[in-house]
Amino acid sequence: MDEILRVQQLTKLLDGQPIVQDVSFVLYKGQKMAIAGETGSGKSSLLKMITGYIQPDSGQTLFKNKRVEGPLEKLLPGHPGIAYLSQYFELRNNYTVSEELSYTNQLSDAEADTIYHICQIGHLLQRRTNQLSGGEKQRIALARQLVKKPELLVLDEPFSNLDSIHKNTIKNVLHNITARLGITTLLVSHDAADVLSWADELLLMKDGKMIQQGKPEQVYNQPLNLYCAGLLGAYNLITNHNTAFTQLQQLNWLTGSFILRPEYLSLQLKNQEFVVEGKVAGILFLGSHYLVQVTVAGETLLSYCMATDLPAIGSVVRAGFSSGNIAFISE
Ligand SMILES: Nc1ncnc2c1ncn2[C@@H]1O[C@H](COP(=O)(O)OP(=O)(O)OP(=O)(O)O)[C@@H](O)[C@H]1O
Repeated sequence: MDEILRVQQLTKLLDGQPIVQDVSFVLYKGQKMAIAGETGSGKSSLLKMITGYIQPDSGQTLFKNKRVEGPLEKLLPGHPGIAYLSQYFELRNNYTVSEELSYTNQLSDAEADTIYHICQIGHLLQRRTNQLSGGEKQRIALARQLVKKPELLVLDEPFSNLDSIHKNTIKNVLHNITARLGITTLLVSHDAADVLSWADELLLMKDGKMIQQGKPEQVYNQPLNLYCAGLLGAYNLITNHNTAFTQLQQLNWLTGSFILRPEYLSLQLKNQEFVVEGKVAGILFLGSHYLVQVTVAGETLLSYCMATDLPAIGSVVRAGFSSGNIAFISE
């Protein structure tokens, strides 16, 4: 695979304290990479350094083997070939969408039509920029970046403030940008759940540091610690001191803490290695499935259930799991 971006030990200080610290990774041509992390973990600052909008205090970014210059080194910040869409983009007022796009367009009519089709904005071209919904504005701002013919698209929180229908539309648009246009994409999101289905590589940040990198499935199933586990969804934490499991003699091999995702704690017992008995204390409706809270020896365990398998509140159930589905974590 061809390398397009190499981030090397990027660091940014604010009042002497690092807000981004020693971040390094490589992005390959055609990749869909997502960076997720809690609010304030340094994601936006990292993106701005990568795209040349803020000056790193140390480290550098190589785009196609050439160093990206910071705003202190050139008149107009930014880097040709990299299109950056900020979380706080603005469209110019009192222009039609078509006029707004023609301002940055470097494509033939046919190529531009393809972008409008992919971004699902063909029907909006004659509208004024103040006559658009948030989701429509988002897709137009994205098209405005794409008509610059970038090789790398960098997006800050493209899903924020969108309802689930518009989120899915944007996810489709982003998928097609890679599949049909071959543009490499790097995006950040505070909600990792939003990028699990889209990204082919996921990086997690905390306190300015990159703490885990891998395929979304791998990071979801084998999170490094509780922070990484929690960013990607609900979990049960099982420790030596967890009274729910002290009755399990087989768990003597347990030397550390591990997590078990609720979908792997099954109330439909089929060949699970470890089984405990408990009482259903609560049931939460989550749309496609339910979250069942099972009390075992004073501890609450979480299990996902489909509507067809739902136990009654107060009923006694047996909950089981297999060692292949647990993930040991560092504290
Ligand atoms: N211009 C600034 N002035 C003061 N503090 C800043 C500035 N920019 C960022 N920070 C601080 O740097 C840290 C990282 O901010 P950053 O916006 O990069 O995080 P983030 O992960 O993108 O957050 P969010 O998900 O809320 O956008 C935060 O503690 C923030 O308060």
